[in-house]
Amino acid sequence: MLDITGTYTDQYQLTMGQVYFLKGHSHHTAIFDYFFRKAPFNGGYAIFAGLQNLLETLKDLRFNEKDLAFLKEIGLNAEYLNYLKDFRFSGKVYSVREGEVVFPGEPIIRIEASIIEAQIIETLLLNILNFQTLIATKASRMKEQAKGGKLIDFGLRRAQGPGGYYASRAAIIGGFEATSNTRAGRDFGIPVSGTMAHSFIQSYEDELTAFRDFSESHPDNTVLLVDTYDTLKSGIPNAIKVGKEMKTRGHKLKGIRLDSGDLAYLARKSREMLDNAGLDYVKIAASNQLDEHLIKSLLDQGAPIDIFGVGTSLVTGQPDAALDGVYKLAYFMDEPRIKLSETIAKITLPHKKQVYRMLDEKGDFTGSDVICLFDEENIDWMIHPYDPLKFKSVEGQEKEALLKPVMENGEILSPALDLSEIAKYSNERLKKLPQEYKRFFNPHIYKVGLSRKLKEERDRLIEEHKMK
Ligand SMILES: Nc1ncnc2c1ncn2[C@@H]1O[C@H](COP(=O)(O)OP(=O)(O)OP(=O)(O)O)[C@@H](O)[C@H]1O
Ligand SMILES: O=P(O)(O)OC[C@H]1O[C@H](OP(=O)(O)OP(=O)(O)O)[C@H](O)[C@@H]1O
Ligand SMILES: O=C(O)c1cccnc1
Repeated sequence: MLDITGTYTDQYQLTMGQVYFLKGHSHHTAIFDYFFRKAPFNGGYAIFAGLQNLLETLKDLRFNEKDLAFLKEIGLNAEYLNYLKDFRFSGKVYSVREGEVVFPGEPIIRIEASIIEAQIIETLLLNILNFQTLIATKASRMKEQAKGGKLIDFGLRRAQGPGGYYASRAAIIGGFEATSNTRAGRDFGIPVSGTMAHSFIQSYEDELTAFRDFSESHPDNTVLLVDTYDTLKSGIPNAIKVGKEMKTRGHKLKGIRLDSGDLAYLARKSREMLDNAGLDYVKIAASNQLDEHLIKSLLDQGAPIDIFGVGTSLVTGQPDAALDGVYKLAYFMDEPRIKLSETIAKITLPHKKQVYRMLDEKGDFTGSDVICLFDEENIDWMIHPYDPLKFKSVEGQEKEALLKPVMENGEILSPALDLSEIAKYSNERLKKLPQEYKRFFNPHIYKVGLSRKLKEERDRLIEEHKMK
């Protein structure tokens, strides 16, 4: 895998860093927020993923000799390179929990560090979090549609290069149960799973012998691919023969996989044939360019599919390709900072902030998150970020702070959670989100608003800058 060192960044972070360093600003504390502006896939939410990888990367981030030699070659200043030689990320990170359900516009991570450190890490932070959050969200959308069906990641071969490695991790956070990606299984403790390829069957003179040999070699883990020649005339009848033979040897055929044709029709027919042969325990897996829409459609058609194998659409985040997550300066040298824009939605939120999620009496989400100053106590109103006529009272409501400290002095504060624990947390949180926000088409818009104080501060700064 690509080793993430100091040069895993955009050149401009390093050139800006040189100016901070040479002008003596580099030690001043800056606060940056990570947030995204639009929920992917026209959905109503995103699943935050990648935090653990980010923290591990920050902890070990160094400029090695190769980095320094290259940076010298591209003309960076010798004294600055000397500083980079001893570079460590020594800042604080506040974050929403990995697996959390998050919404557009709210800070998901707050970085407090010297401006030079905070600047240098921007690109890798966005690179890690935008991708894994996109894929975890895609996975979660499929999980919502699969209605208890098992989802397996088949995507490594279709991924944008090594991105597939982290996609497999993010898929688990979003609700997939296993991966065919053996390296991701090794490194992230993901259950690995798989069936067989057409080439295996083609390499034999006949399908039946291929099925037999496989079942003898993997008696507890045989899923037969039945569409190489003719699913209903050859694949399923041969699978039934092998299933019965396995039974006489005290083993159970685990499943069959459909990979072409009308998957709903073939699943129904296959189920019928397997049940009639006394093999009702054999699972039906399906694959072939599946996504959340096709999974929904197949289940709406009554297809008795137990397992969905998904590759391309999962690991490439089709059709969105990227999450638009950004990293914006909110505070520097004891002053709130703002970025103005002609597009009101692109004006940034100044100050060190906190995000509260409003809860009902059962602890479920009410559909409102409030962004406020980090030490604000009595939050009475939440106001639409761009439409001051839209506001509502949140006084006295139960609320939960989402941004918690996860790194201090560049050290990770808590031991890493197992991926399965992160996935479990994500699933529990998604259950607290009312159904209308998870709706497939035109989901209800979850409200992310500003506290009165934060809004006043933002408006004050806008005014101040306009008067300059
Ligand atoms: N019942 C169904 N309802 C909706 N979509 C389906 C159904 N069955 C299959 N599909 C989807 O339709 C697409 C299948 O396309 P197509 O028929 O071109 O390919 P194929 O079945 O792989 O054919 P081939 O035999 O050439 O391999 C896949 O994305 C598949 O998941
Ligand atoms: O369609 P996706 O969602 O991307 O899922 C992965 C696909 O990859 C495999 O096909 P491939 O033709 O590569 O190999 P095979 O011989 O194993 O079917 C598998 O059979 C799926 O159809
Ligand atoms: O195990 C499988 O069936 C598999 C793995 C990767 C891609 N397609 C299928």
